[in-house]
Amino acid sequence: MTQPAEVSPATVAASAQHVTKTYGSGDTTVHALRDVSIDFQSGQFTAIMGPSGSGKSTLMHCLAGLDNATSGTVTIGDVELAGLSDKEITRLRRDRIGFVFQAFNLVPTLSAQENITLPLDIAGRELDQDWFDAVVDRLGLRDRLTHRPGELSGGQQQRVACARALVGRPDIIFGDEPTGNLDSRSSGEVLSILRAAVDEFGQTVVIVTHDPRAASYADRVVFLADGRLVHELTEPTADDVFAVMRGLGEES
Ligand SMILES: Nc1ncnc2c1ncn2[C@@H]1O[C@H](COP(=O)(O)OP(=O)(O)OP(=O)(O)O)[C@@H](O)[C@H]1O
Repeated sequence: MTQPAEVSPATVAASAQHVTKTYGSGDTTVHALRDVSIDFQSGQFTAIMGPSGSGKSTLMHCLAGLDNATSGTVTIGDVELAGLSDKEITRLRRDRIGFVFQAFNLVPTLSAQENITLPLDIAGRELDQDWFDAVVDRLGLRDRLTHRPGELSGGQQQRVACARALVGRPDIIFGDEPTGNLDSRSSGEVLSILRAAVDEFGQTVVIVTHDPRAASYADRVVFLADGRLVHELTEPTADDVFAVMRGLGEES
């Protein structure tokens, strides 16, 4: 018998529920995250903002399985991280998560092409050549593939890092200040690429940033203060973001 058609709810790519993270103990305890609950929908671009020390990196690291929450639940897709062994977490990070860091983290002795395919090579996964070509052409890297990172500009290196994150078609791409080391033109290029990854490739992107202009590329901006989620904007302008940040006591 056929089931009645259901409107499927938007898929959640990553979720934190009642997550706390404390460092140290006794007098030196730091409450980096205090009961944070948030879902990241598939196919959305989210920016996490907040004053220095508000818990942004801690939240991203807990979501990406780079750090363990003290309590609460973190899921990537339908997988709860707490139940996984170190080996399973490593595999999940490798297969389902893409990373773009502030310090591009490319291997200096490998060409751009080798850097892009490295995670697939390590995982023993086959390269989808059509997808590789689509990503490389969209990111304007075709004529740079044989170059080593040292022969590329900062913006080009970060585009290689974006291609590396995209080529495995992860469930979610995390960016930790991905434009932190770039001038405004290169920042704009990288943010346009992350935007296109969502709009054209259906990816899910979550970045931590201090820059209201970078955050304005996102569909949604969430604000942390003192380890708590305190505010949220959808489709904001840089001015909207700036106003909230000023209210939280951070001059950008
Ligand atoms: N390994 C650690 N040991 C002890 N305290 C830590 C550790 N990592 C982070 N913290 C503390 O947890 C709090 C949140 O840090 P976190 O790095 O997440 O903030 P952030 O919002 O990303 O800051 P920033 O914008 O300056 O990078 C801070 O008070 C920080 O000092």
